[in-house]
Amino acid sequence: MDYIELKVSLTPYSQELADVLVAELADAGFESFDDIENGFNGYIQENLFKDDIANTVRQVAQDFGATAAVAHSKIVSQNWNAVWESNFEPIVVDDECILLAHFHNVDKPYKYRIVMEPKMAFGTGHHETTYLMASGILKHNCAGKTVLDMGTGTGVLGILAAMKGAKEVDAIDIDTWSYESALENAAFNGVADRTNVFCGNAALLTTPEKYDLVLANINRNILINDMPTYYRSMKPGATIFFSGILLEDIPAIEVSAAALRLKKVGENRRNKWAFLAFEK
Ligand SMILES: C[S@@+](CC[C@H](N)C(=O)[O-])C[C@H]1O[C@@H](n2cnc3c(N)ncnc32)[C@H](O)[C@@H]1O
Repeated sequence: MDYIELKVSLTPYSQELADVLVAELADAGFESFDDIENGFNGYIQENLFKDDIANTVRQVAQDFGATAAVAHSKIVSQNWNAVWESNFEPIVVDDECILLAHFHNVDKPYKYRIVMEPKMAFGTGHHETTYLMASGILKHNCAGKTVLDMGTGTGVLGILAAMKGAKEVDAIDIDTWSYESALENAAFNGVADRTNVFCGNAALLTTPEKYDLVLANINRNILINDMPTYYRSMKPGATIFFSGILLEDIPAIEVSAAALRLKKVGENRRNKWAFLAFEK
């Protein structure tokens, strides 16, 4: 799947305006954001991109007494490796787990060491949400559990759950590059025997009450839309972790979860990103 990168530069720059624009773009379906000098880059699936978003960005900036320079370009799948490699830094989660690429040299031993092969372009904007999800998994008892990793990306969260003793992990991603990446990474990290990787979306969740733990780090709109399907796939008493949520979108996720009678059992925050945990 191809993505559009929207580059937004603000004059004068203000964090408050950048935060408002990021929230606006997340509502419009943008999945991730990278900070750049005086602005940010946003990433959206090409089929969801609408040209007129640039006018919305300019108008919001004008309302703040600022000017926004907006440009967009297509990121073709073949270029993703190079972009990903140039951005990606190792992530150490709670001093217990390190997520790194094969080209990083880190000698320090960690309890969980996950080596990822770069296949995704827009990894850096996800570092906070990946971190929050990994931190939640580290605190959770995964032993003997059946786990769903929805929007698996590189496969990192499912791999960590498997390393922590999960009996079986179903890892699903809508994007074919992510699917291939998750397959490779599960094998490379020695958990392929417990991991089933699928390319698709929530429509693949046809078995009710299958999972003890659901991991869903995607974005607000998809999480809200697909939450009833995730819910059906959870066993009674199962746990669901959400991220990919901006702080201001916490109430919207909570309302959708409450409508399903999911009980909130955890929350964590990192910069502008949130992690929420619920039980069925
Ligand atoms: C924020 S990334 C998360 C990657 C990884 N789980 C992590 O935590 O680092 C979101 C992933 O969800 C995938 N995705 C987007 N829409 C989806 C959908 N409707 N169903 C399944 N996966 C989806 C994207 O392709 C992307 O790989």
